Amino acid sequence: MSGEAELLLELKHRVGSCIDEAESKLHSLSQDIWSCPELAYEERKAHDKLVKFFSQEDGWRVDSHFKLETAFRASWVVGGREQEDVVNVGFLCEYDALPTIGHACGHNLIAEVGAAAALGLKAALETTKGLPVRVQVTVLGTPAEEHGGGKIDMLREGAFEGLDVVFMAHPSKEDAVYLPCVAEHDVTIKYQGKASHAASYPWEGINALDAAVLCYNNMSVLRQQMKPDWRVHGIIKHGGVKPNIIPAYTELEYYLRTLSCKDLPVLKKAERCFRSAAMATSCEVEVEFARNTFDNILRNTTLEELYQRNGKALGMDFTIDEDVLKNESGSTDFGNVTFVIPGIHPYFYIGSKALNHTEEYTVAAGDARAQFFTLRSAKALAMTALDLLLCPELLQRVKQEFTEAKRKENRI
Ligand SMILES: NCCCC[C@H](NC(=O)CCN)C(=O)O
Repeated sequence: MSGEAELLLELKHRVGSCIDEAESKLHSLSQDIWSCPELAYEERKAHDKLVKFFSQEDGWRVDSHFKLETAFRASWVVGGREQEDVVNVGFLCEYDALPTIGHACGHNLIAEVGAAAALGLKAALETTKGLPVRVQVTVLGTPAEEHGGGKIDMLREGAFEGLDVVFMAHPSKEDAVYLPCVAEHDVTIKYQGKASHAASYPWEGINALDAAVLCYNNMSVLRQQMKPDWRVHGIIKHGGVKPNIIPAYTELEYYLRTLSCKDLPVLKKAERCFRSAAMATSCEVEVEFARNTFDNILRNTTLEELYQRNGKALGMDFTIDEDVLKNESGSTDFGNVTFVIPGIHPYFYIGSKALNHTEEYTVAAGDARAQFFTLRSAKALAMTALDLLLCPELLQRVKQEFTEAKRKENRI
């Protein structure tokens, strides 16, 4: 084995042992976040926990409330000479929860993975003499993945500037280096009608619930004309207050998803469904498109292969089930990040076959059994970062692939 290969192996061991040593404080971090679920943009306690966590670690510069109230940044620099360009490696922490069912997507574990990987990488790098490059390890706390898209806000604010590569990992029911993450746009539809006694003077009323029901049915009819990989799904958030009051106000929320943003003109068709329901019922309608559009994930197979190799060495069992690998796994604001900086968003098993966004998954995300798998994923991410830092040609390859993929998507 060459000297370089030996050093890399030794540093990977150091990543593993540092993360194992920090096991108990990392577990407390994700438990604290899990036991106090907070919604998008309101993750104040999680923000404070993570800021305190990094402030108590040696050497990190911590910026609380970084660009968004509940976002943060922690960074640490090592090696090379002051004036040299820095290779800046980012790990992302998510920590928002879902309404009523808490951490049913396991974002408490995403926060733990980001923190653990950053600690592991730092521990390995600080023992290394003569690093070929100056390195910055950056942790970004990115709020509001489940609603709104905090990473998109942060990209707009320049929070990702200077990063060369970004890593995060998402809990799931299996290990997978990539699952199709699609583009998404959200819409809120509000119908205004007129209340009246539903039995005494129904002719005086304008029924906003009828508009909502027609809207829902129009969208179901539209589904027949959609491509098989498109997804539209909605809920009625307000449907009236009492059967004997003709509903004066109703509200729906729809998520519209397509493989990439190119197909999002489905929005125009959907808008006709929303507006025609208002016309048929004489209601007023307001159609509010969300501020942010979630992009699909731009893949980087160089990063994926490195992560997979490290994951396998740690005992991960990556799924080969084609149904799983081809099936959509929803959307993420990390997609937008991958069009600006090369990155990966692998999925990791947490010791349960429960499905994300269910109460069973909330239980699994808070279970101590998830810890081994969560820390294993963090190790694989930090080891992948080490591969790039010790072999600058690999980082070059990652960047080249990124540029080519963007060109193919006409995004340059
Ligand atoms: N509509 C706001 C975004 C919802 C994002 C959510 N994300 C996940 O489930 C993470 C796994 N990709 C979703 O896809 O519904």
